[in-house]
Amino acid sequence: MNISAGRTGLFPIGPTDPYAFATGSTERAEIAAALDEIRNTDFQVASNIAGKEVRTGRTMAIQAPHNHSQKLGELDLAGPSETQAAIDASLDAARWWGTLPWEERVAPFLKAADMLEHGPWRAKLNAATMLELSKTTYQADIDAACETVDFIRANVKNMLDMYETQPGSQAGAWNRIEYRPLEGFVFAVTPFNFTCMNNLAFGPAVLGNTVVWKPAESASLVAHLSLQLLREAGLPDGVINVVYGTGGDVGPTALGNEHLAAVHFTGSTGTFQHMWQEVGKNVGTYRNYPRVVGETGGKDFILAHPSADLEALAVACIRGAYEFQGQKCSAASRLYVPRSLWPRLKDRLVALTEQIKVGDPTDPEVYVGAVINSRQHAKHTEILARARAEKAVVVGGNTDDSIGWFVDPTILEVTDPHSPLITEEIFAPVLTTYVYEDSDWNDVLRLVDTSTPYGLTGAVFAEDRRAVEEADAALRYTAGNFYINDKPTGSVVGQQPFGGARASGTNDKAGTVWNLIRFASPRTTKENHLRVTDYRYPHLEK
Ligand SMILES: NC(=O)c1ccc[n+]([C@@H]2O[C@H](COP(=O)([O-])OP(=O)(O)OC[C@H]3O[C@@H](n4cnc5c(N)ncnc54)[C@H](O)[C@@H]3O)[C@@H](O)[C@H]2O)c1
Ligand SMILES: N[C@@H](CCC=O)C(=O)O
Repeated sequence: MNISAGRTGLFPIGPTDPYAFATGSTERAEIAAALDEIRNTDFQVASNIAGKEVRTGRTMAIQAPHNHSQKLGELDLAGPSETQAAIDASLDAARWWGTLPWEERVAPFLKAADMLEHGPWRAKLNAATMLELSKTTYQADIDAACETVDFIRANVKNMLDMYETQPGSQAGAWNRIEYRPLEGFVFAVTPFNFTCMNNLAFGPAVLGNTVVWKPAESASLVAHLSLQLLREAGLPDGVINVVYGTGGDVGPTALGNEHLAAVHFTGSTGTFQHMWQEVGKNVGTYRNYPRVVGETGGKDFILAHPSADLEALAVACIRGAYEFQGQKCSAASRLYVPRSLWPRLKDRLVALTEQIKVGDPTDPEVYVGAVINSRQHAKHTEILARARAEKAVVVGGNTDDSIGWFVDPTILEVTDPHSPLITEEIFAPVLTTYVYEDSDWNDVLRLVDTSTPYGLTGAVFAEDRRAVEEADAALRYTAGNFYINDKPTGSVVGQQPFGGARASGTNDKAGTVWNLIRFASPRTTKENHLRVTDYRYPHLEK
């Protein structure tokens, strides 16, 4: 039983520092070599069920978004019968994985974290992330290496903290709580934009759950390598079973299975709502009520007060909106600026945007790579055509798909604060501005709060403390991650627990004990130490 397991104190739990990748550094040379290795490998990625590769022969190309003629390999697509096999493998492994002493379960995870932080795996997973997701070296290192490592170690620490949380006991009895894994399998569904979303499968498994993991098709190579790392570190077969396939091919079988214990999802709001509806329709057929945990979309804001530091504000807009092509759920995508600041801020944003190099992110000079696939690119192209027609473009506004799926870093300005350009998630390097009258500060607070359905991240820029306080109070539910004088992106595991409410998710905060507990089914045991021999209440006792 996992009770009051105590702490090991043996592993570091602070955030992992990203490398600087300075010219001439060892890490720069290692990443160059790893990029070559990945480019020269023809990856044949297939579902992994009970430790065995399973193929259907239905394939799609794995492409580099910034150079779509560059094939990294092929992805074999699973369907309903492979999904069923993955469920069966998970249920088989559940019989023994969750009963192992916790030390045995966490050992492969902690080993994988060390192998990733300190060994050749760091350059390898970073390079795959750069090529498959089109991230710059720095963005890839923060995501694939640092966050994956930090999530793994945080899960272990959080699990031990949870085990230590025990009920009180009075003399005569001993009460205890066992944090059982859920009964059944966890269905982990991950988006394309972060390699470290492997945490959605890893976290529940640390706790003793077994998992069917469905990664996004556009992030299949990084998922494949994440699992390979864990298997090399000793993860037994069957604990995490990966099925690559479309949502339509995999989702209904998993969501319709009576042993579904939890959905652990990150992705768009629409997909999550659909999955929740499916779970709702099937209620009554499940053995347990499935836990539904999901982090979803955002329309994240930067709100500038007239007292804002203009240069800090401009840099936050650029980094918040353009890093990784704006494809972070936390990306700054709506900006509210007072009229008194806008002319100077606009000039600065235009100047900075024009300096930005767009292209192949393996070139160290490049700041903005390509968006993930042709479908997203077509959507962005249509949105920007509309913006051009509405004369909303301040800078940028074009797209090009001749070599890669590129979208210009773009600043838009709208006069209607309810325009879809400033209320709907775009997921591209596009920041839409609304200029308010300085005297309308209170109105703009209400507007920021009410004009989108989301509640993920947001930032206020103000030097005036009263304004900070007013924004803090008025926007209490507008962001699950609220920033003061900082960009709304770049949360660090264990430092800024991440997640939002409203249409942005269930706000269970990835990397915390609050998330982990959703994948535990506590059992209370009372053990009586005294013999009770009389049924009567004390006032009737002779
Ligand atoms: N809040 C957060 O923490 C967070 C983090 C990262 C990304 N996101 C959000 O993710 C989105 C971008 O990712 P995406 O484009 O990969 O999202 P998406 O919703 O298109 O896909 C997410 C995953 O769901 C799968 N899926 C789709 N339909 C399904 C179905 N019927 N059954 C089962 N699985 C199904 C997809 O194949 C993919 O694996 C953005 O909206 C972004 O804001 C949120
Ligand atoms: N943790 C990341 C967001 C993940 C969503 O895509 C950030 O805070 O920028």
